[in-house]
Amino acid sequence: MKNPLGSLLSFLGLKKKSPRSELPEGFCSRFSLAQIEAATNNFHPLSIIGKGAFGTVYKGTLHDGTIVAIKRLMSSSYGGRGELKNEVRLLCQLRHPHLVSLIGFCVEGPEMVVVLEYMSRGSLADFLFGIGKDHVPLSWKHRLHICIGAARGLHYLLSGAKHAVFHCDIKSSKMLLDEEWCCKLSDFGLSKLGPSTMSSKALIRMETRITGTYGYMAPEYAFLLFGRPQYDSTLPEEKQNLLVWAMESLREGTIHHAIDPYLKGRIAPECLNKYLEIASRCVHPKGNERPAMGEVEVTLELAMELQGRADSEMESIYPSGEFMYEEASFSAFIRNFAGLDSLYYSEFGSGLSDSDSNNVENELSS
Ligand SMILES: Nc1ncnc2c1ncn2[C@@H]1O[C@H](COP(=O)(O)OP(=O)(O)OP(=O)(O)O)[C@@H](O)[C@H]1O
Repeated sequence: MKNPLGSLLSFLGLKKKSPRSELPEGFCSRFSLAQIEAATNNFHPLSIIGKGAFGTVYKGTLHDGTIVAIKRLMSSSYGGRGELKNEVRLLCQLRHPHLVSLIGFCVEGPEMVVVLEYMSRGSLADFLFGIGKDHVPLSWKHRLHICIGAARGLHYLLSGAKHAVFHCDIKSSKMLLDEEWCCKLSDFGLSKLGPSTMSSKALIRMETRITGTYGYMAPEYAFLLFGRPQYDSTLPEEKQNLLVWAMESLREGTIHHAIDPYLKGRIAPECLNKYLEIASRCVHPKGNERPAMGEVEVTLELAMELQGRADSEMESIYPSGEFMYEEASFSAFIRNFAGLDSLYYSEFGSGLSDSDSNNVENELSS
């Protein structure tokens, strides 16, 4: 039986580490290779549920019947070993309903394996781009529910844990869905810890600078509404970059043509206004003009409430449930916002000026 205090001390770097204590036993289970092989039927190809750059993911069943996802590092992946260890070290300290839970790990000889909570509906990317076996178009409410879950997970990472955690690789393939369509963030191999206290403005600037992502997961919000990837080279040039095209369509009042056809007539105008308002603020070219993650979360929840209220009103008029919403006329805020020079949005840089970057450096070193 491991001593949890010893594990905690060595994990925090306060105790000399032996090679075996490189990973934080005591915070999660350490499995033997035999247990992992038994769980995956010897890594049977039929147990494979996905593949990433660093290895293969299997569906497995532990001896107590728990169904889990088992991520096995490819033996040739040296960089992946560091990432998987980073993921274990970070995930074992984080617990939240919108983060995929770490169950344990196995390090034996060349084998390195991470055991994670199983997310039965796979990734959001699988769904949006029709990769999943049982692909069905997602309803607007499901999509909003997913956005809210992702926003809650990110909000927790940035301000709910002792140190801010910068995921650094947020995209739809890292957003996994459980049976109830609850969205949980996964894959913390590239994540970085920030200082323990940071203002929300500094967090926004830091997130942008460290991750290089443009407006948190704004492209993912756009995916959900438009049902297409951020870049699509098969489309005419003016439509290839989703954010540029969306801003242009908003400015010209033609956004309804850009929305995923499956969603046409199903989004209440007041809900769409709220959603576009927050999504467009998230992609503001200046990092310090973007909303804090808490505000994103609350605004998406409000959008969901507006949709719910509008649906109830419509259902009282059309009990059969067969109704279509009129096209939204957009609020002055959105029209003005989209009126910004859309060329801004073709520059997917950090959005930080030199003085912004210096401020962030100062904040981190203080
Ligand atoms: N916990 C899980 N539950 C269910 N399926 C999972 C789980 N983790 C990963 N998967 C599946 O395995 C696939 C590969 O996951 P993985 O994290 O290895 O790579 P990725 O995020 O798709 O890509 P990369 O790591 O190369 O950027 C995912 O897209 C998903 O379909």
